[in-house]
Amino acid sequence: MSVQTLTLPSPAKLNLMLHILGRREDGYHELQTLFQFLDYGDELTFAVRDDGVIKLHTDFEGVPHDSNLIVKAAKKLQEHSGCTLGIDIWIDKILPMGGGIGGGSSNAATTLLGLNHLWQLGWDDDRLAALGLTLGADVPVFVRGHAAFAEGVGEKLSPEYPEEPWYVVLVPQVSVSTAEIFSDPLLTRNSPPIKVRPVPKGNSRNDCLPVVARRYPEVRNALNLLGKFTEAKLTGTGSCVFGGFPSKAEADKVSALLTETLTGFVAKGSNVSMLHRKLQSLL
Ligand SMILES: C[C@](O)(CO)[C@H](O)COP(=O)(O)OP(=O)(O)OC[C@H]1O[C@@H](n2ccc(N)nc2=O)[C@H](O)[C@@H]1O
Ligand SMILES: Nc1ncnc2c1ncn2[C@@H]1O[C@H](COP(=O)(O)OP(=O)(O)OP(=O)(O)O)[C@@H](O)[C@H]1O
Repeated sequence: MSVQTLTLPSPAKLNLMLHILGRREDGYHELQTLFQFLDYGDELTFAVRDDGVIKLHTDFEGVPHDSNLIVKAAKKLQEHSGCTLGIDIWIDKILPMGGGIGGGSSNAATTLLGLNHLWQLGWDDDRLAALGLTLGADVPVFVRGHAAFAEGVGEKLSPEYPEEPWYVVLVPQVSVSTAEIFSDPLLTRNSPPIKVRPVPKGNSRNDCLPVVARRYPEVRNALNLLGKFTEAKLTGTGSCVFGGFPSKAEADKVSALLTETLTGFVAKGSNVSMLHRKLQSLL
């Protein structure tokens, strides 16, 4: 008998560095970025239905059902595969939206991989990643599930093996619009391309940081506070700010001090996504 229900993790990501090399004719930006996953994220539960209906049962504030990336991913996969089955979906959402830790993209990728499994489509990662890219620039890395150096608009991926520290992640209570940051005239768009791998030390900056810090005092504050303990960085276009520590004990200590006034969490960096570890265990 085939499996009819499945619960899968949907991890967050960090951009350990992010350089903007230029702007394309279509307005999208050429980037170089290093992605790593966190062992921290949402959890999605799927149950197959035989009437072809796709239904997300969890409400999202401010996101209509059909605009949710989970529903969009499921519909696209159904359409492109010609599958006649449907799906009921529930999510335990803990990742902040607009935090630069990729929650929406990760949810879309977990949906693609979960449904590929439950609907027994047999699609390979290349095909799922290509479909994922039509949903968002960050979806492919979540589909592939390995820490990666990304180029292009984020879709050209090569596996990387950065250290896996414990991170303190601060979540300033502001939602940063990615489109807004990328259209800021003050954004630096001329970083020289890095041509050697792994990324040489001294390249950990995020070119979005000056623009985000200028616009959002809450992000500035988080960077200043975490910066007293370690190098404090911005992930994606923010708002989340993070810093690495060699042990959980040290990360917990700093987190306890900072989360008296700020929201945040501690999580381990991981080069293999917890989604893929779970899927492996099912085989
Ligand atoms: C900055 C990153 O977070 C790095 O991980 C991502 O590249 C952003 O990925 P995302 O949130 O999935 O972004 P998308 O939904 O594809 O794009 C949102 C908006 O950001 C701008 N955008 C995004 C990616 C990119 N390489 N150049 C851009 O200029 C575009 O205006 C786009 O309309
Ligand atoms: N399942 C979903 N989870 C989160 N956001 C979603 C989802 N579906 C649609 N969205 C929309 O996408 C927007 C961006 O959400 P997301 O959590 O991916 O941002 P982010 O963490 O800044 O991502 P990124 O790092 O990829 O820019 C949200 O503000 C919301 O309107």
